Amino acid sequence: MDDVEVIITPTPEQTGTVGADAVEALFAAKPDAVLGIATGSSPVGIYDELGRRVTAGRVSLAGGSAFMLDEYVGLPAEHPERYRNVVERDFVAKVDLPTDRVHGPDGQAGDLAAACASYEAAMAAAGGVDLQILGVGSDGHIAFNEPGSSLASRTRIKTLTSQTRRDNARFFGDDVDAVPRHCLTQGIGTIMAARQLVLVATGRHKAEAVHQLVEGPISAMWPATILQMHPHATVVVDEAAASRLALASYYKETYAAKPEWQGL
Ligand SMILES: N[C@@H]1[C@@H](O)[C@H](O)[C@@H](COP(=O)(O)O)O[C@@H]1O
Repeated sequence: MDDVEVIITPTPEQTGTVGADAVEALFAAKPDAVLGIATGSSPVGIYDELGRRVTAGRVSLAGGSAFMLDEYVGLPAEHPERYRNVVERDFVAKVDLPTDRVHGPDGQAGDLAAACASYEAAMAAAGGVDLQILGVGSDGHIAFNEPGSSLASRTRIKTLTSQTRRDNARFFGDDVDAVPRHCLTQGIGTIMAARQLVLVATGRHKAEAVHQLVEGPISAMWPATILQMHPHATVVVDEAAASRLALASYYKETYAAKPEWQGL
């Protein structure tokens, strides 16, 4: 595929359909696929649609496994916003992928550096991620790789920016002080090692990040711009998130004329 493929959907809901199509195609070709899963509101439409398709018997993830992108440091095991628990609610509960085959970095480990290294080793032992689902932060971060992150980074501890902590305060009763300061996150190099990337963004607050990601210069200041270097990356956005794209009409024409054989 080489070029970042941009798919602009008329409604935010349709981003979920397109994302689910990509996951369905993967599991049809490879029933034991390794799926990379993201938290946040953006991928929820994909998980909902996958849930409907699993219930309808159209796709099964039962033979697969999953790796999470990131995790807060220090949240207690039962905390509802611990990403492992979010993934349980938003994804695992809806599909047929066994919960014991969902892996995440251990944000409660005594030795956080060792937890990051063993997470990288677990991903490698599983054969690497086949398809990574991604969201994007309003500042262009992917996973928790904040602006300034090394474009070659691997799983490590990061300090969250105040922008991200403010963005995520809505999950913590609007109390920014309740949002952890640190996280463990797959690095940008880790994410780039996945064989396929599908990034979803909806809403006007993502428009600048989407513009930079697709059309800006590759820069650590907008970490998502690294997707321009990935051989198989698809960016699925609604009209609002696409509103700052200079070449929006071209992407629409390209998608409308997309050859059937190309797939996603
Ligand atoms: N670590 C997550 C990211 O993986 C996610 O992409 C981002 C955007 O979240 P949302 O999709 O809710 O806008 O939020 C968090 O910071």
